[in-house]
Amino acid sequence: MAEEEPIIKVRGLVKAFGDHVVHDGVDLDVRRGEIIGIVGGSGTGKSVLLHQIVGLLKPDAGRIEVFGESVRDTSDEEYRRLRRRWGVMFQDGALFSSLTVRQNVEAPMREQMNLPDDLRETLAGIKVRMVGLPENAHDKYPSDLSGGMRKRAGLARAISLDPEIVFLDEPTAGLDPIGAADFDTLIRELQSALGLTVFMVTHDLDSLHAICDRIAVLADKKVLAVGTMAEMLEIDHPWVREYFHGPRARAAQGKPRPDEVD
Ligand SMILES: Nc1ncnc2c1ncn2[C@@H]1O[C@H](COP(=O)(O)OP(=O)(O)OP(=O)(O)O)[C@@H](O)[C@H]1O
Repeated sequence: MAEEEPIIKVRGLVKAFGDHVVHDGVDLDVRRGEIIGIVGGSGTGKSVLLHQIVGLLKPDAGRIEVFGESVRDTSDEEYRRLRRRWGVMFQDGALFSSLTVRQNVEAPMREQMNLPDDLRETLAGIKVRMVGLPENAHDKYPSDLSGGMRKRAGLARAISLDPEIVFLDEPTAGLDPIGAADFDTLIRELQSALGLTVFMVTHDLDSLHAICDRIAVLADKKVLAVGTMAEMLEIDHPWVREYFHGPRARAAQGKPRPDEVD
């Protein structure tokens, strides 16, 4: 059987800021329904790659297709249609501080859908419940929430339009290990329940072990390798070796995956 077209296809991506070249020939395929973790040293351009894929930054050269369509060479109307099919959770949650959690989740719906107020509120409430936030959090402002709850609110907003792809920029950064593990479990559960594809920039080795189907390594301005954790352990490259074989990696290897826990 022919292999399914990748849901995200990046070819020959080049991106520089002034004379600082961040990407020089990045290629990447993301498969529908997978959780792919994007790793790499600090400043290797993981967030810049995410921002280019979702059309917030313009590449200098190369091509990016999502759902088989170019993100760049397209009309505003077509880009808006594409954008409705993915959700993004930025590094700090990027919630509107003047809106409550539910209003934050309603914001993309207001922008993109023409719904009666009560239906929109009900739908937003469902999303907030789906990410495990308690009833009393719905009408709170972001500043009244813990870091973990803010992340959940950011995730609720990312899924507000029933996307096919969710982009997560360091979702577990800043969480304590238990909070991070809970968040990993939530991502896996939502991915499986909603059939999502998850593109996740992360530094978190526990997340890579626990929930990622494949890992892509950014190094030397390119995607150096893509594969399973077992495949990463075989790669002979200084950064990859240090990252995947270091003491933190050994600690992460000993932990069970969420689907292995009763
Ligand atoms: N708008 C911008 N203008 C100039 N330089 C930028 C801009 N955005 C990113 N950069 C630079 O591009 C490089 C890659 O940034 P990026 O944030 O993608 O790294 P990263 O791999 O996500 O790093 P980290 O793991 O530290 O978050 C960095 O050197 C950063 O300073």
